[in-house]
Amino acid sequence: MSDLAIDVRGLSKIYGGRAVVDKVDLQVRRGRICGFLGPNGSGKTTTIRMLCGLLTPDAGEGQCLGLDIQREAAQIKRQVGYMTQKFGYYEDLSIRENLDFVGRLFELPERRQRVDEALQRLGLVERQQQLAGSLSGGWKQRLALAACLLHKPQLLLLDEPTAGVDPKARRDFWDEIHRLADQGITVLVSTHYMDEAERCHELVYIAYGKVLARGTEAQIIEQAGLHVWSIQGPLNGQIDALKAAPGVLSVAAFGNSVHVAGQDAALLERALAPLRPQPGLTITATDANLEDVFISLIAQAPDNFAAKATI
Ligand SMILES: Nc1ncnc2c1ncn2[C@@H]1O[C@H](COP(=O)(O)OP(=O)(O)OP(=O)(O)O)[C@@H](O)[C@H]1O
Repeated sequence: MSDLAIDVRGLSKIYGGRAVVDKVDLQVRRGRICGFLGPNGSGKTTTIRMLCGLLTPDAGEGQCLGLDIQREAAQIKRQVGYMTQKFGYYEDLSIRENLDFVGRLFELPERRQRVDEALQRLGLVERQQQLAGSLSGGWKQRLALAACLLHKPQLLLLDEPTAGVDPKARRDFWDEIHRLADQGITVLVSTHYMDEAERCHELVYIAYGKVLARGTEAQIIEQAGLHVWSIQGPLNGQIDALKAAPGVLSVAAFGNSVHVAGQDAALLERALAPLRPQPGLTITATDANLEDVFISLIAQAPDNFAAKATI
């Protein structure tokens, strides 16, 4: 059996003549947590839906859990756990009834026992009779995770599972994800949160349908080759000029400071030169973080909106 839970090459999907997923290669080893990042509309959901057998790729080949993504989509669907971006359970059924319904869909043996285990695992026992529609975001998310674990999948595909969930619930969720990975379950999880990206073993960054970076957090930061300056003090009205300056790839506020990043040290210096003599400003070199890198990558990526697909 392959060491890779996900192993696909050249995965593509075309809508309206435009490649919204464009020759994506993705490999994730079993038991790893891979963060899937990228701006809105970059193709994360479409990729995930092709991986779990819900959408047929227009091009590409490979396997999920050793099953062929083109020919064995039906088996893949039964073996992966897919958590959709939008809450997809019946609001007028209780937590237990929803889980029981999912158990029936999967034709699970010992359904009652599986539901009991899932309730226990996700801390839902006390709320099992509560209607799903009356749950807060964090509890809905737990129900959704419990439901996609019910059939004991070896691969979890989680699409922005923590969107709109409070920090404590997000932390609990990530603790659970790590417990699952420790048991050998592979997780591909899309997120817009940088703190969640830092909790992943490896990351893939996609924009306009193309993978722009992959690796561990440290590798991605190193590959980007960014120089970053941190500016503290009043920058009244000068942010736009900085953003427009040649060589500046990213300008982003972090607490009381503003990070200015670029790959060309000389051009960056030229952009910062007018600020250096200004009183009240402190400008210091700093290390790049993931957000600096991602904003810089998107600044350099060509928009595919007008482009017609060439597959
Ligand atoms: N069924 C469809 N028909 C036409 N275009 C689609 C369809 N589904 C997705 N798209 C387009 O494909 C692109 C990628 O969408 P997708 O939902 O995969 O992005 P995403 O990275 O998941 O975005 P977000 O972070 O906002 O969830 C978008 O431009 C979207 O409008």
